[in-house]
Amino acid sequence: MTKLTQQAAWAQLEAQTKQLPHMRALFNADPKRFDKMALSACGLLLDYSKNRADEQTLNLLFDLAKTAGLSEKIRAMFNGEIINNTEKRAVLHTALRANADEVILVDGVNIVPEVKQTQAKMAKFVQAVTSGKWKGYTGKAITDIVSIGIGGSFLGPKIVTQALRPYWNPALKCHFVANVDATSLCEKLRLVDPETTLFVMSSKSFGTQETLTNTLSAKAWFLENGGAQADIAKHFVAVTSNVAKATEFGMDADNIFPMWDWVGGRYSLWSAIGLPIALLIGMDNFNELLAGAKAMDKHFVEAPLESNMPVIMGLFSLLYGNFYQAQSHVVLTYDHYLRGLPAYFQQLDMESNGKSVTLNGDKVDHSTGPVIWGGEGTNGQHAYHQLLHQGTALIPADFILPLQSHNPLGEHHVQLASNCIGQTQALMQGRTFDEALAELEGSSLSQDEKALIAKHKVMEGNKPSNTLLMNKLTPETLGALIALYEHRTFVQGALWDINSFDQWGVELGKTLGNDVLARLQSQQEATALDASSNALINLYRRSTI
Ligand SMILES: O=P(O)(O)OC[C@H]1O[C@H](O)[C@H](O)[C@@H](O)[C@@H]1O
Repeated sequence: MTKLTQQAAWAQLEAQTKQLPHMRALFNADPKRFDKMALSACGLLLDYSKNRADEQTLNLLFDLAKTAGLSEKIRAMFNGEIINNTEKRAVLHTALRANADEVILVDGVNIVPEVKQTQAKMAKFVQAVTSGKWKGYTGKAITDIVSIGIGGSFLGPKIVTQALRPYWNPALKCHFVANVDATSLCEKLRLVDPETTLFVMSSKSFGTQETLTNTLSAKAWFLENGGAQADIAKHFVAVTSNVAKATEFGMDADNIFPMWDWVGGRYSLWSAIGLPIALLIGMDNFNELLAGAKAMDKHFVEAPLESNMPVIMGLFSLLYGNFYQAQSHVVLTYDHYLRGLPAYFQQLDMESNGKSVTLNGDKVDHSTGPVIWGGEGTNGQHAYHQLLHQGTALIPADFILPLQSHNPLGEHHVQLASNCIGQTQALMQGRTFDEALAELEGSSLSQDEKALIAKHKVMEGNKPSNTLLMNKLTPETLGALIALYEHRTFVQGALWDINSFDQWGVELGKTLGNDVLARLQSQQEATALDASSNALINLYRRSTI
């Protein structure tokens, strides 16, 4: 297959992007631009008209996708082909959202029945805990969940639970512990009572240092505060693909919820890793979350590239990274419940597409995944939006806004919406020197002063953004939204021909961390490493600078 950068569409895009008019002009020239560049699917509306693109740009991007075999690559993922070539694994988080009658084969075995069995086990467990049938060691019902996990075994459940706060069972609270810093665990343990607390330990590998250490300390706390060894099974459950290791660790076999190596950590909230979500919002709502994601899967597989939401979003991100040297992408959620989503998309995208060799190991000759960051609107408008408007870097933005609030109160929501839409408008149109000068008309400043201030007020505009609307934030719309970003990440990785599903950089950090741990705990001075690492280790060993 021809390299991406050697495709005809690549060279044409390079030329075309240089002569594309300012977005203001594009809007002025075509009053129907929104109608042509907005799309609805799965309860979401994507307005992509405020992007640096005309019809020709879009056609070239779709050409690029076709020549890169995007549709075939999408099918390969859904069919369970071994697309994670370095770990020799299928990539089937989509199977977690499958209908019971679907057949998805891994090594010749249909995996859907296993998925459904685990969901049935989750449903039974959720019912037992939330009905009060599941009792702690003194006969009381569970009131608090402490979820212990890190990376993909943490952020998905945390962010989704936070986003779906209006759907919580009022009798339950959930606390998330990820960091190996004991402060994280200790602060949470101060809030809970061992008699009524259930620990959910989530680790796909059952080998992650932070999670094992936190679980051992939680277990010790439980035993020191009234619980006995025989009570452990009433208070500790595990989610893992390494059932043998969990059993060896002392987890009761009935309390282990399986997952599989064909689910990547950062794609795993749909599996039993989502148990804390299901406990808080109930299994029916958890199923709605899956249904929303399933609807987006169907759209991604079936819609033509030209009206395919994840494809369009992925292509725009590629456009800005590869043709406008954009190095970051900001996600701005205009909903307090969605305040954690930028961090979730950051993990999803940066761990997936932070790669620099193609599938066959060649160094890429173009940029790959950008830095993903963001926060909740309107807060950022009073801080970092300054750089979006007037900084030198081009930072494409996604604005996410539910049209109805879960907390309608006076004019709050209409003000929130006005800020969201106003920001997209300001980024797109900017402010010319003449407009800035006209705004200063009538002030007491001299002409020279006016001209100076006007120069500082100029905003180039032409800053791209997508706006995503939904009627209301529900489990279903959230499921569709998260699956949209999963597939958007896939589209970029597929076009760049990189493996979006391994994470060797993260693995190296783990290995070196273990080596340093041994040196920190050693009686001997560290001398074998570089001068900086030796010195830092020795200072830590002495416990003083
Ligand atoms: O679920 P675990 O096996 O404990 O792994 C937790 C996390 O560990 C690593 O850092 C991986 O890079 C993540 O993708 C993973 O989610």
